[in-house]
Amino acid sequence: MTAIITSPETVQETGPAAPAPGRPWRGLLRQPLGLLSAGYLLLLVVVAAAGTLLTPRDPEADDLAHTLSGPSGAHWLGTDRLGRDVFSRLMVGSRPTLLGVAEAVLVFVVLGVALGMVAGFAGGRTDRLIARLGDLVLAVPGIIALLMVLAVFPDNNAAAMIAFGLISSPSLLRVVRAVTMAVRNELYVKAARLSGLSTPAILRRHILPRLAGPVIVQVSLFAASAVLAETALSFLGLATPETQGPSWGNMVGEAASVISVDPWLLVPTGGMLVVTVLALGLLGDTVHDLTVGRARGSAVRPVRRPRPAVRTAVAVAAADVAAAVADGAPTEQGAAAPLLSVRGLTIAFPSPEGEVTVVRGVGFDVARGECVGIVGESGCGKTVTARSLVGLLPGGGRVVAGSVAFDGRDLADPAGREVARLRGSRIGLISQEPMSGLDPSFRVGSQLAEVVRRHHRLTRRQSRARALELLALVELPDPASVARSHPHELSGGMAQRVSIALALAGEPDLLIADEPTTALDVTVQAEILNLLRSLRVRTGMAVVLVTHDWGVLADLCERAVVMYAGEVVEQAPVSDLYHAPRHPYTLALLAANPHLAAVGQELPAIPGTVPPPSAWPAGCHFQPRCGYATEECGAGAIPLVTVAGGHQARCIHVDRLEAAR
Ligand SMILES: Nc1ncnc2c1ncn2[C@@H]1O[C@H](COP(=O)(O)OP(=O)(O)OP(=O)(O)O)[C@@H](O)[C@H]1O
Repeated sequence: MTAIITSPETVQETGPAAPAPGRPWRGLLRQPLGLLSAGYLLLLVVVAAAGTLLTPRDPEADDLAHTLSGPSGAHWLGTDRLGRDVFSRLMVGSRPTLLGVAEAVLVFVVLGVALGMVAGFAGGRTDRLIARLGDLVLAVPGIIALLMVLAVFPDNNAAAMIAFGLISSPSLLRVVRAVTMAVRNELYVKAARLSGLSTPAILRRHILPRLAGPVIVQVSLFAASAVLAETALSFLGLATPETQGPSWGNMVGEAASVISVDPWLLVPTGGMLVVTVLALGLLGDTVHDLTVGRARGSAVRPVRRPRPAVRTAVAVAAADVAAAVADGAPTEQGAAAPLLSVRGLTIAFPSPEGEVTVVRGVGFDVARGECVGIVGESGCGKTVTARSLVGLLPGGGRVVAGSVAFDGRDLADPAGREVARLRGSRIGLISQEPMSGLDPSFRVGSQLAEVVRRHHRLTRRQSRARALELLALVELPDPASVARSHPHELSGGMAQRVSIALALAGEPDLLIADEPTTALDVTVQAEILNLLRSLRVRTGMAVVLVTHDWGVLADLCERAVVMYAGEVVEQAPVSDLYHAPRHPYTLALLAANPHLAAVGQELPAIPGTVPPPSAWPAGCHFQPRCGYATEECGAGAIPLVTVAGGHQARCIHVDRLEAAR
């Protein structure tokens, strides 16, 4: 019976270390200095945009009777050497200054973010080329570059500030590149690729949001330096000369020229600059604190689980269906030709000593609707075999020989185009770490809807509805509430259900499940196994299940492939393996299986360990650990032979094993 166990209590949940989502701007409310800075900068923008609309006096009106008058009721910040109102001029002067800063920031952000993302995501030669170009630009002395630009475009503030943005952009590029590289290697990004999301969609959905914090920090720091650069150029009379109207730079220049007569004039003009630069710096600090705080705060966080579950009709139906599978009832398409046919699969990884073969000559079939388990000790090649089926070999691994035919298509073609087309749609993958496949920045519903939209040309509304259906299909008790949750708000079992829903979004014919219950506690394991079993029957999909747990194997699979040190050593219907193993390794694994041991019985561990691929013995790979081994076992390669209908073993002592039973 499928029992959905949830409780209304609040639990301590360990979430991903990545920045958790939420509304960072809410945090700003708790940071008075940051709030004040943001308010000041906003006010400045409004004042700059309003021009003379808000000024108390005409900023260009001379009053030669009141020059350099100092603060008064009529002129709050005093007057300049022509008797013009300093306060009004500062207000109007903010426009060219902020405009120049905006131009510089725009160029800085567009170049820095775009090139940084391309470099970080593409890697390799593209990355090296962009990084070198960035280094080259940074090596150019900024002031010389600006003087050259102003020599070509005299008095042109815009040209100078655009050039300033350009020569400063490599510093942002470096930050963006580093963040992109880190996020690119997150498992949820790999999972997004697996689920069929295109590169632009991954960049937009998963990378860009993670860049927001670092980019805002960099922009606020850069904007502060752009304010100073704009002011310095105007002060030197190289950009925004006084003839073009007041700017903070030319006002500072004017105040400096009369410093001996009226030192006060430098106070409001210089003060404005100091306050603005300070506000930008404080805002950057606040954003930094908020983003870092969110990353820390997400690690352990009390969350409330959704409301208590009710036993659904689906759960009951699942139990009925599970019983049908356990009885060996054929699935709808069970008698058809194999859906997946693997032959002579050989996989190698690069190493300093050359390529090392880690999986050799693996072959098995999976019928439509069938569940085939791959079992064996750690390091035998189960995961590598499973991942090669979806073209996701890690660390430069490649299929060096053999074929993988899926519904008549060759998935082992070196370009990997076919497998990329089918991945996420006709072939789904779920992994041991459910949390790692989910982007911490987005709500579950939106991640799911995005993948749905990718596979079925649906509108946003339709894909959201389908996402809820999928969450219901994986028997989450309150799909709407789960859809609204962020991944860190889910328990491990719920997260695994969500990742199964993601894998099901493309309605796959084949699901590759790589130890899907390893990271879960025992009761949740049972729930997920029940779910997988009922889903198989409801959807008719086949499953390749990687496991080292014989209990899981017996629970879910009809057939099993036993792997040892990169080779298939035995494959048979699960019940045959249990009752009549034909390879000493299978026998030893079963004997060491705690599920089959009597209480108090000492488990007979297999002596020794699985040899690494570089130290595979000649002949039978298991012979150094085998109680049946003879000299002949090391003489040459041992073939996999059929020992009974549908039962194959790679052992020359099959008869001795049979006699010993
Ligand atoms: N990225 C890699 N680079 C080099 N060798 C690798 C890499 N990944 C796996 N291997 C090697 O391939 C062999 C098979 O590893 P694999 O992860 O498939 O074993 P497994 O049976 O799935 O073990 P586990 O149950 O621990 O996941 C191992 O010897 C391992 O060292």
